[in-house]
Amino acid sequence: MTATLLNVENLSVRFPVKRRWGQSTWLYAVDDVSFEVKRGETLSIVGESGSGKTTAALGVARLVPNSAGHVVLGGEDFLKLEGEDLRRARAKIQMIFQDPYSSLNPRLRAEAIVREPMDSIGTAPVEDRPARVAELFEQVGLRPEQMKLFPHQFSGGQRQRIGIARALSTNPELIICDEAVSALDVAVQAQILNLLRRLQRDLGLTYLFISHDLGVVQHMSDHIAVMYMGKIVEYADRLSLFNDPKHPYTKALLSAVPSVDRARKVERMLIPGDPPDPLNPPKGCRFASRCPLVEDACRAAQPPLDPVGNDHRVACIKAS
Ligand SMILES: Nc1ncnc2c1ncn2[C@@H]1O[C@H](COP(=O)(O)OP(=O)(O)OP(=O)(O)O)[C@@H](O)[C@H]1O
Repeated sequence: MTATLLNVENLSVRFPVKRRWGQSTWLYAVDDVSFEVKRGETLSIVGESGSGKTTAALGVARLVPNSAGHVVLGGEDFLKLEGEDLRRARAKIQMIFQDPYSSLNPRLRAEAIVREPMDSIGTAPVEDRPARVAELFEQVGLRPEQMKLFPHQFSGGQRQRIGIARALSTNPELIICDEAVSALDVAVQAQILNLLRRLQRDLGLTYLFISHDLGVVQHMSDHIAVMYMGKIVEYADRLSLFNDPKHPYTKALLSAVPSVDRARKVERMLIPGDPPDPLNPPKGCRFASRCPLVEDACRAAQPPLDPVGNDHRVACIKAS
């Protein structure tokens, strides 16, 4: 059995928000979420816009304040580390961002962008860093002479390759890909996804893959967590999730993907209405107001994420 690399337990992330009349309150973008990622595998987090995917990723990478819970990587709780221990642990978790246009410093040459995490975290002796940068360029399919260029001299796909080389520079164990191909056109998406898979195989990387695109997720994942309003509503291995979804929200999400539709011959379901106000979430199931199967008990209490099979958990009292 594959060992767990990342164990996220009861992670919550909240943002302070101003209400009318100057009062402030908290918005729980991620609310008591737990999941694990096995070494060498990809866990994807999917869900509609605003479900909390990016905030969960930033919480795991410790890039947002006001997080609570545990992010245990290789036995250490990343959220509890300080000082030198934190700096050392930062090398193990790197992130690739959505927008290859805004995530690279336009004033730095590509080689400096790729080298920067090594300099700030202190991985690799100083004299070895230029050779390491050259090696990383080759690994991501860029030419050595491109090291001297600035970000605006690259295409979107090439920029994302620089972002990947930068993320690899500290020899991380976990890479968080936040909508890493969403800003690219379809042909370039496929190239970058293939590169990510090859690097995973060659370097034994573990990915936490954030995406709203189920076609991409189907291609990349070993396991999938479905988020709705800050909660995980279903977690399963890829085949179970796509072939035997249990949560009404997952079923609706899958039916909205044309390619998945064709394969599974399901009728397209529309999700009626909008999600509830995130500042005032309902007491019971958060999907209740939009669910075709809702009954009184759904509104009374939040359903726990219970096992429904091997490696398959669902938070729904009506799940079948
Ligand atoms: N800095 C912030 N301040 C206040 N609220 C925020 C902040 N960032 C996110 N939120 C809120 O947190 C919730 C989750 O947002 P998040 O961006 O994590 O969702 P998402 O699933 O990644 O959506 P998208 O795909 O659109 O990025 C949303 O209600 C959003 O409005």
